[in-house]
Amino acid sequence: MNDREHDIDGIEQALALVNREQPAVPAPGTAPAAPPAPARSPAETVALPQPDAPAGHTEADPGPAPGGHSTATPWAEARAVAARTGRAVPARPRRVPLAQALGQVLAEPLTALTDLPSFDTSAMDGWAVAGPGPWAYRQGTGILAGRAAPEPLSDGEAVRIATGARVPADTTAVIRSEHARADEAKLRLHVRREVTPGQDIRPRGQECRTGDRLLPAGSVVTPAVLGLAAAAGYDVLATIPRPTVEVLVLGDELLTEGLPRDGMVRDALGPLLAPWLRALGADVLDTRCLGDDPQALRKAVLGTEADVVVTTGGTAAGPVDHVHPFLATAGAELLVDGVDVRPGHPMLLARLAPDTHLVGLPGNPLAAVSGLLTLAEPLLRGLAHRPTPEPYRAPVRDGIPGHPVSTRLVPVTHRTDPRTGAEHSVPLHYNGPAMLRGIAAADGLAVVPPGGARAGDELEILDLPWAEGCFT
Ligand SMILES: Nc1nc2c(c(=O)[nH]1)N[C@H]1C(S)=C(S)[C@@H](COP(=O)(O)OP(=O)(O)OC[C@H]3O[C@@H](n4cnc5c(N)ncnc54)[C@H](O)[C@@H]3O)O[C@H]1N2
Ligand code: MOO
Repeated sequence: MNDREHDIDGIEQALALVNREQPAVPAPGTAPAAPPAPARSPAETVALPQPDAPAGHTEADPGPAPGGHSTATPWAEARAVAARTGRAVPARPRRVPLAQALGQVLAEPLTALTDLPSFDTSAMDGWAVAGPGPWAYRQGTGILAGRAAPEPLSDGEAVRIATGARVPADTTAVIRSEHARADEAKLRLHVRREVTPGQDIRPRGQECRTGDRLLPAGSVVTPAVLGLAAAAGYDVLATIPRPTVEVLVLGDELLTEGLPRDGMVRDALGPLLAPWLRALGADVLDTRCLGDDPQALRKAVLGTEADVVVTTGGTAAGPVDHVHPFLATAGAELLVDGVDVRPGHPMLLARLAPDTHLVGLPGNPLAAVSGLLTLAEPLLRGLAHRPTPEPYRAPVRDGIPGHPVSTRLVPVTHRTDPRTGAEHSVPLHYNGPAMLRGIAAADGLAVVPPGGARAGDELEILDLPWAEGCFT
């Protein structure tokens, strides 16, 4: 098998129908020690057992609520609460030089400070002419870009002109150099084709007039917006700064390098969260691993300078799950305490101070991703006062089993139906709460309603931010 075939097979392994019967969940401790063998054929892949249910309870059995609380917030409501919470924090707009505005959000509409173009401009290198030809011209370089107003043209006159130069008053057209023939001896200009009045002139104000609204408040400053702002006369922009985030990774069992050993596992969330949060529009101040030390957690959260603290792990009710007890003693207001979503149901959102919030992500890695998209993304969007994007929906190729009462988030990849050419989403295998293999091959997460979806159903898709964002 060559490398390319091997790659395709690797992706196909992650791709699988998830509408097959769910496998029996092995009792704790009886799960096969060896991972599924690599490089199987797609047909074999479909038949693979699906190691995608959290140990201890199945998708059909929601299990006990973490921390003993029973009132989980419905998924859509949790997202709305997070967005509202962010928007309720007053924005702190400031004026920054263009070079510092990238990735921030416009606090005011971008209004043209000038006409664009601000003068009638030649769109081509060639000749500015007045009236019908042939035309008389004078020797010389003619009119160059960046020069002050040239002399008006008289009828029957032509002058050489460069792209971007001001067109003289009374010019009727610009003729591209390759469409004209200059008789050097007689200083006469002849045209090789018909001349249309106004051709190759960009009239003043063609793109906008002074005062025109170019972009609404809330637009993200992209490289293209920086260019437009500069063209429209801006040196500084009023922007809402990117919210700041500090990531606190909890768990004594986590290793930051090397192979898992002695019951310890590699920290998968430290490396994942900072770039993901940046792609969601945050500035990540720091990522720290705190172990399972309640004092360290307390000190770090109460001492944070970030707008948002994101914790991972410790959200459930285990002996070293310190997040709930800490929030209770810190007098934090729990805005969302558990969400009706699989994976990720123990996620939480708390207000620590009027302008400081904490998002508690569950420790299981895909559950943490679920919390990131359910709570952190709308909270950061609200804090940055970015508009809510239109939900994006796509048909799913395969049926997806649902949870009886909770929403499921299932990694999917976008594919083109080879028969019809239509786009559809294909649910990925390895979508269990502790797994990242599916999401690493995914283009998005399908929002599967309670009860599940049938093949062809249109589901909301949460896009992964790398398609639209930068990682810096
Ligand atoms: N009695 C109950 N136990 C659990 C419930 C429940 O409802 N009742 N919910 C389960 C679910 S669902 C989840 S999700 C987890 C959430 O637990 P925590 O947020 O407290 O997370 P931990 O216990 O610290 O870790 C869970 C799991 O994830 C691994 N982990 C943690 N951090 C990382 C990391 N940075 N990188 C990689 N893996 C990580 C950790 O080793 C555990 O295996 O609770 C269930 N329990
Ligand atoms: O199912 Mo938990 O919610 O593993 O995330």
